[in-house]
Amino acid sequence: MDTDTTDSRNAIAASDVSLTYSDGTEAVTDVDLTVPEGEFFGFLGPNGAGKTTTIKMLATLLKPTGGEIRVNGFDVREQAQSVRESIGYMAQETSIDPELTARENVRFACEAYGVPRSERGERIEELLELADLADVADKRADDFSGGMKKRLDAATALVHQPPLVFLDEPTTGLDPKARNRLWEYFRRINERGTTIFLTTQYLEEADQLCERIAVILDGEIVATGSPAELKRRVGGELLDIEIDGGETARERAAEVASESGVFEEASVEVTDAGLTVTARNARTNGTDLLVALRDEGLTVTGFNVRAPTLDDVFLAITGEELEEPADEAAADAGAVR
Ligand SMILES: Nc1ncnc2c1ncn2[C@@H]1O[C@H](COP(=O)(O)OP(=O)(O)OP(=O)(O)O)[C@@H](O)[C@H]1O
Repeated sequence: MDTDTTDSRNAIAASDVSLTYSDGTEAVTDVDLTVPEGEFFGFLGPNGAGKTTTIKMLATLLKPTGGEIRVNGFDVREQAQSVRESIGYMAQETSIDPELTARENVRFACEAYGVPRSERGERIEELLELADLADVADKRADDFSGGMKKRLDAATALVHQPPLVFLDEPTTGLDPKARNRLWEYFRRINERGTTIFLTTQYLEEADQLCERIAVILDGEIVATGSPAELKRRVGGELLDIEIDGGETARERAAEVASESGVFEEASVEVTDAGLTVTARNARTNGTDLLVALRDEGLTVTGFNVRAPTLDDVFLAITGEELEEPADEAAADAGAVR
């Protein structure tokens, strides 16, 4: 297998990548992505932003209509087979067989990926252990909770020990507890040296797990950086103020905040409860604003200063809030645990 040594330290190097579906939908436009080996990388965006289309191009399941992609040093068009052998891919829909036990599912994946017979036994036990499924290894996957099925699915994607694994929205629909266990599992995989490319609609997931994040919106990457860098771009801390007296009072309060001169370069937004001021000196000068509001005859019923979250980042970048999918705790009903 020929690899391009210039890309040998990048698990993914994609430039100017586009994909237009046959019906004319421009799903991905001019995407540039570089993911170094060993990184836990997050690809964040709302429904229909282009996450799955991108991951499928990286995993050779879709051919880009423009641009260049190298994965583990291999060209996705010219060396698709080598790319496939060097990656794991966990799709949104699980690929496990519910009629088989956890151990049988992993064994089946070992056979499908051509893991040498002599290595299978040890590999299967190691993966079941890693996925925290060793004590239910001989139970049918059909009886598993949504989270357990996802952990098993991820285990089957790892049987050939790929240096890079793609996880496409692995925790969508899981309750917070199941999501947490899956996060632990992904961390363990990454700590063993596996590069992870994860797509998610959950800001908190990206924040908790990823060293670096790219935000995709309408097929274009609109921001890239570590969670901390992206938060710094919001430009300071946030002061949430609750105001009594309805919309008129809230809008008047926002005017006072904008015109008061209390903050340098503040951005002021009217919220359902009052207003949010984003400013570098929000913490130190916040009380001056409270005094100015009181002098205007406005009633402040509460206030809080906080560091920006990725929600604030998303709002600042896109002008809209990221609507996260609802949890489906029911997915875990009737589970083994
Ligand atoms: N086979 C297809 N043919 C035509 N358009 C498609 C096809 N698959 C996806 N699209 C469109 O391409 C765009 C990107 O879809 P994609 O599935 O990549 O987004 P996504 O970010 O993964 O969304 P989700 O979170 O819903 O999985 C959307 O407008 C979608 O409707």
